[in-house]
Amino acid sequence: MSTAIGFFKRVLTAINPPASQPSLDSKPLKFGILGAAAIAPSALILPVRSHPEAVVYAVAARDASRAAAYAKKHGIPKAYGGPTGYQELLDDPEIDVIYNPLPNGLHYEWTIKALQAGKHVLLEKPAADTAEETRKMFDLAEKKDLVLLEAFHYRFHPAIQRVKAIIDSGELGAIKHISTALAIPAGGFKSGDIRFNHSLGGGALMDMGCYTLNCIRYLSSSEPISVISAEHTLHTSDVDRRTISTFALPNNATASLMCDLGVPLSYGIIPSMPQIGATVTCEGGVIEIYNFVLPTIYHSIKVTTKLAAGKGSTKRVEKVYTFEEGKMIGKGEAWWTTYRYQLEAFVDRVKGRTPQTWVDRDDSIANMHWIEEVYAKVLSSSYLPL
Ligand SMILES: NC(=O)C1=CN([C@@H]2O[C@H](COP(=O)(O)OP(=O)(O)OC[C@H]3O[C@@H](n4cnc5c(N)ncnc54)[C@H](OP(=O)(O)O)[C@@H]3O)[C@@H](O)[C@H]2O)C=CC1
Ligand SMILES: O=C1OC[C@@H](O)[C@H](O)[C@H]1O
Repeated sequence: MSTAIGFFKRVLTAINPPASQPSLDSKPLKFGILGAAAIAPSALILPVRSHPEAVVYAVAARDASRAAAYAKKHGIPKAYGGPTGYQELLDDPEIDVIYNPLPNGLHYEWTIKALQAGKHVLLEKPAADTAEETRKMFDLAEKKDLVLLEAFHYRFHPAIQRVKAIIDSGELGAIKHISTALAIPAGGFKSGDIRFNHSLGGGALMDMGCYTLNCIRYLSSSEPISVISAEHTLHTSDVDRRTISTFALPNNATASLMCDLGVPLSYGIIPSMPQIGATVTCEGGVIEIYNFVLPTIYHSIKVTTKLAAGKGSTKRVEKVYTFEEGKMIGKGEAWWTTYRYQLEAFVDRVKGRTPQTWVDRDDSIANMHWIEEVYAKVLSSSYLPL
């Protein structure tokens, strides 16, 4: 559905989804949220409304009145607050799943505590500060037979899956280069934002670069061989506002990423257009997706296929809001956001069903590994021998 009416219908339903009746056959999972986080309404609270097997049961915040106000605003029955609020949430026997949208630097500590308390965890991206921390979290989840998922929500949407299916079909031939970008104009985040705080795991590569890197690894179905180059534009001496990096991929292919938490305004007044795309150049053509991160609002998939020498090329544009539109199999509605698709998969997994897609432990560990490698490359490139 790609018309203007389709756009309004999709977006309005996405922000005001129809409420589902709780399932009578399967006990709904009770979610608890760690922190009165800005992202939780989009990533969990709204998606839960239309899922018959999920409810948001409790929230915890460091400040009791903040927890209570957040709970009231979002219709959450229980609020935990104060210095012991997070642990009280984890200890609540009613709760099945913890959603962890704390600042990146706290992901590891509180995911380990949640798993120790016997809860499944839906963990915000990036998984942790390091690959080693990520490995430890997944080891514990496996040991305790609990579900742990790094919330790379875009992977659950049919749009990016369609892009991968076209690449994998061989229609465009072998991949030569993948470029991914996520950049927003200056002013999107205030200077006190968690993203600009090194001790909380901030930085453009951690926040946005984790998607661009994940997208390269996903679309290429491979791990990079090496980081060829990496460069930061710093926000402060220990936080990258922007990172660009290039990679060697198997089969002589290459990749590049760019992420930026605040592209400066041109002439001090003109904001840049957000960059939220991926382009895959193959031997026989090019596939470009615009807006792989929030495709429900709008996205386009442009496929250009080279014809025989001297005969030009053919072009087509696809919009894939449902698996059906993408000639794939899976549940969903055009208005389902990436987060709603993700919730479907998460609940399926906890309930012992096979999810349509999954982001597994090796994927999360490898993504953190390459984030670390990019940071290391910047450090080693800045070394100037005397
Ligand atoms: N999937 C997605 O699309 C998105 C994911 N994210 C991810 O979600 C996470 C949270 O992002 P966002 O919601 O924007 O973050 P917020 O700035 O809203 O912070 C989240 C919570 O962190 C808690 N917190 C705990 N300790 C600290 C501290 N020392 N300083 C500041 N906050 C603290 C606060 O909890 P309290 O209420 O207890 O004070 C706050 O509510 C990040 O990991 C981010 O990468 C973010 C945006 C989009
Ligand atoms: O989806 C997103 O877009 C904006 C980012 O800063 C955020 O953390 C990310 O998850």
